[in-house]
Amino acid sequence: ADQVNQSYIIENAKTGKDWPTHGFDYAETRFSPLSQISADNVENLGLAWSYNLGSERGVEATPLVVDGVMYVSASWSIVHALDAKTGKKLWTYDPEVPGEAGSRGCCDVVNRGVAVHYGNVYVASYDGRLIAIDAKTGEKVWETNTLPDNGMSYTITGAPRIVNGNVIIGNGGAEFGVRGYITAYDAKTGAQKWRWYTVPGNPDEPFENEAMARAAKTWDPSGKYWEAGGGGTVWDSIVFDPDLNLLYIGTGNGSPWSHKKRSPEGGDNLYLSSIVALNADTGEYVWHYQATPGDNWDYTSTQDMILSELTIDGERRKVIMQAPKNGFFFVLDRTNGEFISADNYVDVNWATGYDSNGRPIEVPEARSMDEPFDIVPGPFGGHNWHSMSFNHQTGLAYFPSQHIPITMVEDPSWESIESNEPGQPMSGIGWNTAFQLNVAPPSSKPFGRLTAWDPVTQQEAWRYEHVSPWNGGTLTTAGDLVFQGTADARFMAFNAQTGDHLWESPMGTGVIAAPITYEVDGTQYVSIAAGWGGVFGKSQRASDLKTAGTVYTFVLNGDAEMPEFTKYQLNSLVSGVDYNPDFIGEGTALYVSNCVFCHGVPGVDKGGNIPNLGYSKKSVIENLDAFLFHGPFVSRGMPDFTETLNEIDVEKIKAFIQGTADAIRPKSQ
Ligand SMILES: O=C(O)c1cc(C(=O)O)c2c(n1)C(=O)C(=O)c1cc(C(=O)O)[nH]c1-2
Ligand SMILES: [Ca+2]
Repeated sequence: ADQVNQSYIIENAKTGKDWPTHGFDYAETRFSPLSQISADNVENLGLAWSYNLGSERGVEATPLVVDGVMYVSASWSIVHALDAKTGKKLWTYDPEVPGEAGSRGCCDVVNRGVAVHYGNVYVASYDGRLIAIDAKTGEKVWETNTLPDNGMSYTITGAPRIVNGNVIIGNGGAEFGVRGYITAYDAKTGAQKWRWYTVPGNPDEPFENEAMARAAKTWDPSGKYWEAGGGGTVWDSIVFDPDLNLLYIGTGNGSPWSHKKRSPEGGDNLYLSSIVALNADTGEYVWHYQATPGDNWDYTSTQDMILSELTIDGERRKVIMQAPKNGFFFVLDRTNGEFISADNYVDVNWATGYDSNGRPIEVPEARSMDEPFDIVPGPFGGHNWHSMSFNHQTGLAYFPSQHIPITMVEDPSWESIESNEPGQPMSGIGWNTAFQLNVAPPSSKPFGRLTAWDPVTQQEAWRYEHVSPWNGGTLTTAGDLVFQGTADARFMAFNAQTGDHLWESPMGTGVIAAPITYEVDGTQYVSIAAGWGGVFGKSQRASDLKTAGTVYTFVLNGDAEMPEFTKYQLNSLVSGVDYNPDFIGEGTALYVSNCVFCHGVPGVDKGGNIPNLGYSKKSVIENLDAFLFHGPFVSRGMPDFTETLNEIDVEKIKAFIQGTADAIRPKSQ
């Protein structure tokens, strides 16, 4: 890895031998020119080796491969270096993220991968540290804390990128009242070079720069937006254009989600849900495009961005493409941020389209503060972080699209930003869901599909319907192939032009990460890091398999044996716990604000990586206090409720769990 630098990454894009950066090349196309494995012979693909990552939570990493060595991260930000030909372990590096940090993030203790530069491997840990590791030995070279010392719930799940000798990293936490920013650190020393905030701070203090002063005019100060952080976290996509020396960042949702609670008098709330172009050396603002003005639904624009050149109306344009959560596919001119086109890639009900200035034409009901609204796409997004690829040979972008129904209802108990203690993580997001308030459940239907999208015509070229939402990211190759793992534990290959399903292999769990391909000693390999999880996988699943996180690597005519797969054990509904039926109402509210996000709805959801309490053993529910107060799972990411719940609260939660199980148990049981 000693020789990996900017020109190495640019040269490698021509051969495809290595996979040296998150999205394969600087344009983040995830298109490999390798063609030894092709639509004609992919049916002969077999396992070359597998490697047990030893993790039980979500695996979201795109592995990197340089000179026959693979660097891949698993949950809890643990990095593994493997021989890419044999799967033999070279070293592992564990940043020892404290278990308590697990409950500081919204969406599982995941990590989307590492960066490699001049002999170092860089990982950002869940608890907010950026760490340089010696690529040969796995020893730490330097470490720096990227978080402010204000106790706010920042976490890092994204992969760092290396740009002009700096390591670039953002963070997450917009569900907890943080102010988003992105920082550049010297790759050699870890010294901070620049930091750019995505949303304005307190207007009584000087703004950091002109861009913040302009942004502040789009926020209503009567909402005291800065006390709830504002949000706009850069928790995933960061792309660099070496020719224009621009760094493109995707920004996240508002904090709190509810627009009226942040900005009672309205306003676009820059730079939420936007693509922002920064000067790559200084971090100065250059241009922005806001896909969802006044975000109200967790419509992040943090999804993958891909750079390419497209011929549009007879003109060759340098474009940036993105399919953010809000359901529309965007094509922009990346030299200046000019809006070229947008069309919906899934059904949407919050807007009917975009006008020629690139503003959404909204449906007013979507912002109702009185009526519940079954928002489509839901807050999980029409497309989430799962990686998109773009094949210039077919002219198509490939990404997992989906719908996960959620009806949103105003949260009347979330009165004002002032009611949140300053400096404390925000409690709640300003909305409830239908389940929480006993209103009609959403009528929209869930789905998950692989979408092949033509960005020039803004039309779907083909689709493949999966059995569930929350499928893996994609890889496309010059062999006319698209590879994707699925929620129901398969790894599949499709014809890139037609969408014909050509090959598949079973996996030991549902897959959410994206595959890669590389070449060692003249042989092409395809690799995928499988491990069910992420925000949807915490409480739900589409497969009965729960094998530990595993890297599977395939080769033509490979005949290695699959590791043994393990299954979830689903007990029967809990029964016989004594409870006071008068407690069920208050127990519902307590369960909803403290438990539902990870454990799901008792007896309704099956449980994902985190057990559904409706299927617990009787003794577990009877002794719930032992799990809630200084419990055994704090070291595995479960919050300690000692400060937030009392003994009576626990009795109420028990009543809700047992009461719900009793209510849904079939009469015969
Ligand atoms: O607003 C944020 O700061 C933030 C952070 C993250 C994250 O860091 O993983 C996610 C989200 N939001 C989010 O909205 C979301 O749907 C999501 C899914 C996942 C995941 O890894 O499965 N992370 C996140
Ligand atoms: Ca979010």
